[in-house]
Amino acid sequence: MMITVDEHRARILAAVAVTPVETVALADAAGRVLADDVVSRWPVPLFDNSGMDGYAVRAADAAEGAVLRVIADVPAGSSLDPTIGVGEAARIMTGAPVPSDADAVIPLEHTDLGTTITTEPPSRITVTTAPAHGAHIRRTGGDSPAGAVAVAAGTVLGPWQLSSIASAGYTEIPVHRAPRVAVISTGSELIDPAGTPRRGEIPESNSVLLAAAAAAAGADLVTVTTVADDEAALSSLLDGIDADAVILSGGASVGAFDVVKAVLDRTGSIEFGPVRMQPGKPQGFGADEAGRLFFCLPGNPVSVAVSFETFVRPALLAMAGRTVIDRPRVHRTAATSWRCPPGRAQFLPVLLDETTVRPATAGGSGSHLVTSLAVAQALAVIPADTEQVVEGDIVEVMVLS
Ligand SMILES: Nc1nc2c(c(=O)[nH]1)N[C@H]1C(S)=C(S)[C@@H](COP(=O)(O)OP(=O)(O)OC[C@H]3O[C@@H](n4cnc5c(N)ncnc54)[C@H](O)[C@@H]3O)O[C@H]1N2
Ligand code: MOO
Repeated sequence: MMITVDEHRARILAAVAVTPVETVALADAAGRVLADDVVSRWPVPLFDNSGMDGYAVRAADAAEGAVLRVIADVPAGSSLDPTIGVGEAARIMTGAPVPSDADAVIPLEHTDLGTTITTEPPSRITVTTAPAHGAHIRRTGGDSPAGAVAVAAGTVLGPWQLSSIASAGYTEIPVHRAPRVAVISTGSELIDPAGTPRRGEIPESNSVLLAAAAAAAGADLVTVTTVADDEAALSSLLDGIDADAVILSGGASVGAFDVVKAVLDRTGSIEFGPVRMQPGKPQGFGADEAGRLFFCLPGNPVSVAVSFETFVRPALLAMAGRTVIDRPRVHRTAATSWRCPPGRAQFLPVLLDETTVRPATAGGSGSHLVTSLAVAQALAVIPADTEQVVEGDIVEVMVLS
């Protein structure tokens, strides 16, 4: 029985378990999902510090025209806390701790000496613009207090979040482990792309696509390999794989040599059956007794690309602890008309501009049209009950980058 794309996807997502937590260095944490709240070890900023290169003063002494004696120099990193008496100032650099006696910073530009800077501070300055009370002092905890959640559990860590975590006082953090993924292309017709194909042979491209796509989705690739249409060879290869997910391509349909189906059908919960989509109709999915998830994708290259986007990528992201698992979708006006397969949702490689969408190649959504992948920017997603897209129709598009 044909099931819908949504039904197959729901079955997959129901089987996904989030990976265990491991502690990693910040340098290795980009793209991972934070497993616990990161609580700041201190207030941010840590101490009252200057927001400008200038002079720390008592605001009451620093009226326009006042002459102040410069009695200290406080560069960033200095632990000095010079006493500032009446009529006195300390030269201070951006980020340096503001002396306890000061209640304002005058930027260099607001003094008679301007931004001309010397190694030694000047002995005196004349104020040309009076500072407001508290001017240019970045207060202790003004960004967040000690003990505040700097980055919440569940956050996908990018460069900005990692910098916040470092500021909160950590070099290592708990994150969900990257899903360990094996990619296996099956087919006796497959040869190394650099080889010379004999009649019937073709260059193997699916493992290249799947490995790059899985890595881009944050997976850790444990195996990327090709195996002939040989049940014993595939079985022994699978026996040796320690992975959270195994992505196979080819041999999923009804052909005489469809070894993936022959080896895996009804192993654990793995089931094969057609899904109402084009390309990508023959699909197999399930878990074996060891808990490994098997994605058995049809061998045609465009079917592999579409199946990965529709089923595998969301599953890998969910495994890694992500909650946003889908590509963004936009709507565009069809710039031309095209036919759709009856009774199957169509996933068509397309080109986009600001307002319109058109098929990436003249060939439409044929699952063997591998060159359409090279130019496609997105996949148009046309519902199963649509027989034809007519120029001017509004079309839903899954954006790939
Ligand atoms: N009688 C039927 N025949 C087919 C049906 C069907 O329902 N009844 N479904 C068709 C559909 S739809 C698809 S899709 C394919 C899927 O077949 P398989 O998953 O068994 O895939 P293969 O036959 O192994 O390969 C299909 C095609 O793709 C090429 N291929 C395979 N692996 C690679 C690779 N790693 N790199 C590059 N190209 C690859 C392979 O040479 C074939 O041309 O079945 C239809 N048939
Ligand atoms: O479903 Mo197949 O992937 O159309 O060629």
